[in-house]
Amino acid sequence: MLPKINFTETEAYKYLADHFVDINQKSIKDLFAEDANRFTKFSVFFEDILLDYSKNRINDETFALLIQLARECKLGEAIKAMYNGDKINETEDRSVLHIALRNLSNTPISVDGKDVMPDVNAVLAKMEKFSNNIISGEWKGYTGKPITDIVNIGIGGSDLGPVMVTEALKHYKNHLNIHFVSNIDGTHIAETLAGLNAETTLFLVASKTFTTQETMTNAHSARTWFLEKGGIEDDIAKHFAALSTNAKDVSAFGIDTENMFEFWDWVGGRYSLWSAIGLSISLSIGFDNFKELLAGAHATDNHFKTAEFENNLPVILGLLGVWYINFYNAETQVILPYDQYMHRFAAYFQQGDMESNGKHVDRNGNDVDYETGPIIWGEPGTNGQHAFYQLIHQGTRIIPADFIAPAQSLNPLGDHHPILLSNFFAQTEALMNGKTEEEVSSELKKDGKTEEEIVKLAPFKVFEGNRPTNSILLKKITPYTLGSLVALYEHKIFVQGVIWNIFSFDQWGVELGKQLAKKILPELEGNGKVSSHDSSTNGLINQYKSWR
Ligand SMILES: O=P(O)(O)OC[C@H]1O[C@H](O)[C@H](O)[C@@H](O)[C@@H]1O
Repeated sequence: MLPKINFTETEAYKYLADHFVDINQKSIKDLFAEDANRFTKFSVFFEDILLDYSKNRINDETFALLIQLARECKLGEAIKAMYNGDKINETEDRSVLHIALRNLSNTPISVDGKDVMPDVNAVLAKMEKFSNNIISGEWKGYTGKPITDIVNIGIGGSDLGPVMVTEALKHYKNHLNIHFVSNIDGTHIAETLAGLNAETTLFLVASKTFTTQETMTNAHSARTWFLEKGGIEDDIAKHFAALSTNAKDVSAFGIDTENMFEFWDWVGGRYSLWSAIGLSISLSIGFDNFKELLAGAHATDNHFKTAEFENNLPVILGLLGVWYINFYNAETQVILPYDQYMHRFAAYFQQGDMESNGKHVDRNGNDVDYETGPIIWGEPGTNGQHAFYQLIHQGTRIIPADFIAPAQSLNPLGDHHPILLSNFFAQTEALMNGKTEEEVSSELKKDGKTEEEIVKLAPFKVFEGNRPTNSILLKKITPYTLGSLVALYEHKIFVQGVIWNIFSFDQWGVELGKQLAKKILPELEGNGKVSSHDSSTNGLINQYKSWR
């Protein structure tokens, strides 16, 4: 079981609260001026990943106190509990073992006294065989043609992970075309199917529960399309596979359980890309590359489990987040990958982080009196620079930012990559140093402005600076390094959940809307006026009925 400690009652928290008042007098720029070793001190390597966290509002004392906070909150025990297979997802009475899915060391991991590794390995072997058969063209569709297009039908964790990874690793992809359908809006599946040939299309119905309304509706529409296009019931086995924990509903849908790739209730949806849910990844980049992804994540898992907190990347990132959220009242965390392939990375961790730590009740069942999960957002650089960076530089809010970039481009074209990275480095420098009134005035003077013009313009051109950033520099985006990076962010979420004393692995907050939608759906039938809700909901439903 997880320790249940209110972090605001720890010694470290009290010291941090006092220390906050002191350190807040200084800017990050001052802290650099005070300490020539700052970069060496506040940066850490993990294999081919460098985390530079020196451009933060911290000094030695802050860092030591944050580490003390982690110790007082018994983070070490919590990590052990997860790796041991303890049922740390207490509200669902489940273990949390995405680490087992990538446990390539194959050390036994038990749930209810049973080692899960043989089952994990069996599914991986099945995925390997299946991927090889599809990619090689050995697997034939109902008219004897090889598969050319894969359509993954899933939503949330059964969509975002595979989308993010197949995009991030597009450079490594083979000839198969991979499509993703998630939205219940008929447009999504209609637009996807429009260009496809049923004879050469394989559908992966990806759903942990196999009951999710969006996915099941889309899957039924795909089935109808397939049958309309000339396939018959008996051909479904060649064109539909299921990725699920629910064998009963998979066969009720008409998918041969031979074509079912299983996973287990100890895999959270938003942590499932490493499981059978990753089949679209394995099909897109080949099983060997998928295994590399797992290997990279496994390396991070070992790092998280064994590295001292002081050198432990997920611990450091997690604690820095707590520092800003709980002491500086930062409301959001922006993730800025300077890599076009990683364009869905922030969206992926929007679910990963916000669904995990968006909770206001602690592990004792009490309302918390502190902030928990931040709002996660972001877009790839440099696009963001020309859109929303204005607010990060000169807005009223503090927005901690993670900058991520590979040192080596997968498309080394002319000067593109040095230009891209010069922007990365410049932005973190600008956010830290800002621009003083003096600097602004002398620039304006050089531009030939009059004294009067300078006085008028200067306030708008000043940058306060002192805006915190983490820089994550990777040698290169490979399946391995991406796996490591994703696992790093996953464990960061875990660290914060432990400090905040919340349950990070349930998601009750998504249920209410689903329940109400089920109640409203039958009310949308017929033209009768609806009056069972508040006046706003009634008004909207009735207007919809009159306009449709
Ligand atoms: O994989 P499924 O069971 O279809 O679930 C898909 C998604 O929907 C749920 O509502 C949860 O919010 C997500 O955590 C989950 O990933």
